[in-house]
Amino acid sequence: MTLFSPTDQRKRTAADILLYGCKDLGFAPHGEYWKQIKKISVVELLNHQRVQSFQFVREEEVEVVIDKIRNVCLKGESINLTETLALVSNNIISRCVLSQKSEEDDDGNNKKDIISIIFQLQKDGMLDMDLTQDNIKVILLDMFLAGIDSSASTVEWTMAELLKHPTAMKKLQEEVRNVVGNKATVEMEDINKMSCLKCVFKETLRLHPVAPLLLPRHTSATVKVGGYGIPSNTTVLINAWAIQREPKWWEKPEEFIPERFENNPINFIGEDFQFIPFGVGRRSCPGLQFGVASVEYMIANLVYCFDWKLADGATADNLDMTEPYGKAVYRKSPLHVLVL
Ligand code: HEM
Repeated sequence: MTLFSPTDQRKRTAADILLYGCKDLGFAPHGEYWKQIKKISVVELLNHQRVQSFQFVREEEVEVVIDKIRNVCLKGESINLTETLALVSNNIISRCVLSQKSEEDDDGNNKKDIISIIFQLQKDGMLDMDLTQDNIKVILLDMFLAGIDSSASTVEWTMAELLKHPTAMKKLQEEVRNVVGNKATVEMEDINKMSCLKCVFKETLRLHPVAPLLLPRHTSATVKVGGYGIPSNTTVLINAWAIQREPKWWEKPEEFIPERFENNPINFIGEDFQFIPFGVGRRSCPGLQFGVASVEYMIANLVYCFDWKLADGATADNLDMTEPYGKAVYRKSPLHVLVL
């Protein structure tokens, strides 16, 4: 099976218009161009070091949102958490991609945004191919399209599950507050000491993978999968949502039980096929480290700084957890909350 190659004109018209002739990672046909832009994204733009270098953006944006929530809370009003999280995620990605000045901070760390990094790599002859303006635009566009809603929606589902499961919320808050001590906000190095946070994050991704059918694949030859013959030239969708709720692999699969990941080596890096919220194989998410860093940091700060309550008459028992049908799993109803 190879990557999806949108050779059928009917399938690619919208993507052609929106994505500069299918030049982005998601729609570019498998081949040398696709390999090169995937390599640039994974190795140069979203590698571990880069993700760390953007931590100050996460810190500043999370601080702004915490202040905003605190002010609303002082007025005794409820907060539309859906909107608030979309905004903070948008600000983080936008600043990392194209609005951070190229400068060094006091520790000598380079604070370059992703667009400056691309231009620098191109100027220094570090890329195996010359990128046109359209190539650059579409690489950046992918980060907005794939990076903003995925992170915001995962934090929102996490908060909804925690509000629905007060015992899990209490356990997580105790862990986070114990690790952080008396500091004003959570620091990045605190996060690695939070095993309960990691279990809650994984359990949310298991129940609410943002891309339930992943990206489409395309067979380049006839193959047999699970006893079924799939002809060559077939578009194949992988139902990650169903796999992650399959009773053969998951006990009580419909229930939110973060403890199932305690002392459990199953991870989301694409090696455990029963748990693939970031996809699997060559097409898997290049923004995994970026997404994990942002989502864990946001959740830790939200539960550290406030005690939460559902607003507008919603309770743990009647909170609407409907997932509307679509290519991405967002909540049907916005999440309205109060902070205490
Ligand atoms: C919690 C956060 C995130 C989740 C759960 C997530 C999940 C996914 C999934 C499931 C796919 C499809 C993988 C496949 O079909 O095998 C994907 C693709 C992609 N993601 Fe993410 N993602 C997240 C955050 C991000 C971020 C922050 C960025 C960029 C800054 C990003 C950039 C991309 C891109 C460019 C693709 C297309 C890759 C390709 O076609 O080769 N993602 N993501």
